[in-house]
Amino acid sequence: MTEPLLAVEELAVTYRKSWRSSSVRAVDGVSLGLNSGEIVGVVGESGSGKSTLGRALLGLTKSTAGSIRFGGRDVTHERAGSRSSGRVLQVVFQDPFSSLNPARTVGSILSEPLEMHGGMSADAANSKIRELLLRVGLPADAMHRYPSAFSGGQRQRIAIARAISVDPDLVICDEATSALDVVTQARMLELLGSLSAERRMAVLFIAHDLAVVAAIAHRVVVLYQGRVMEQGPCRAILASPLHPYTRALELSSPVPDPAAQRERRRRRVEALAASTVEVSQEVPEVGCPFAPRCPEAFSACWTSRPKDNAVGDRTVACHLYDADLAPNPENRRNETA
Ligand SMILES: Nc1ncnc2c1ncn2[C@@H]1O[C@H](COP(=O)(O)OP(=O)(O)OP(=O)(O)O)[C@@H](O)[C@H]1O
Repeated sequence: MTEPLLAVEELAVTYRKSWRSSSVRAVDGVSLGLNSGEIVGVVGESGSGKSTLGRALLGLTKSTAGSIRFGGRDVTHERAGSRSSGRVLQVVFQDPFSSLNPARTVGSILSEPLEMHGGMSADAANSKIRELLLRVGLPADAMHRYPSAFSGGQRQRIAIARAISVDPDLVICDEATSALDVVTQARMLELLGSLSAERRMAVLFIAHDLAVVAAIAHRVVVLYQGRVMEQGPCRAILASPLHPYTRALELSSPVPDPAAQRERRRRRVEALAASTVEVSQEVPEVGCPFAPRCPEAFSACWTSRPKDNAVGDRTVACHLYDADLAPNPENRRNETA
């Protein structure tokens, strides 16, 4: 079997604010793989570790354990900009207002990576910039204007043009569409999807809304407190989320119909009802981090860390799917059949 383009094994990132404060395990044993041309979504609530994971993959944040292999090479301890892998990694951040230098024209912003990576002549760079602008849906004369002349959606198109200018193998999009209105967001997802398909470019798409991720990703990784709760094909997870946390997350995506939205809110409250198990500690050190909010938690959830249980073509880190621990494994098997 060939190695995936990106192979992440048991990655951990721990932050320590000062020597006196306790540490935060922002990423806690995350494993995932990404093939060329594949779009993988990373989804989770605020604080679940999505951005830290993205930053660690980019070499902007130091990992404390585990490994990152990119293009067949171990890049775990290499910083951004000094990666020895011959493969190209680019990023699109959430805020197109701060990620584009306001003092430079769009042409100058786009020519920088071309000069750094490609060593192009000015003429060749100019025609490549025109081509890139047209590809992302902007007029060629946009190159003479400054970022302030564009709307949020147009600026994000410029950021995407900058990312794809060097023909990356992988683009990490960190909440790249979250600041945009629904219609602009949908257009941006469509653009990213078609760019990925035509260039065999892999995309790691980080977002907090499962429905947004589902609109673009082939597979999805659900994070909670730095751990992978569920991972598998996007369509299957959206149609029948198995982990109690994924179910609650699915109910957080807004729907247009107010009555349906009210009903989803009610079901979400139920899905996040506190555990009925009597416990002394708040967040279990050794058990499942979701146990305190999980209405289905049982004693094992507080005492042992769930393993990645294979359920069809996905994995679910929940004792309810562990044949040796679940109170009613037969019921679960019927539920997932
Ligand atoms: N530089 C830092 N120093 C200390 N703790 C940090 C730092 N950056 C993030 N954290 C903590 O790490 C955890 C994960 O944060 P992270 O920003 O990766 O989550 P996220 O899922 O991207 O959240 P959001 O969607 O709000 O951006 C949080 O508890 C956060 O408070």
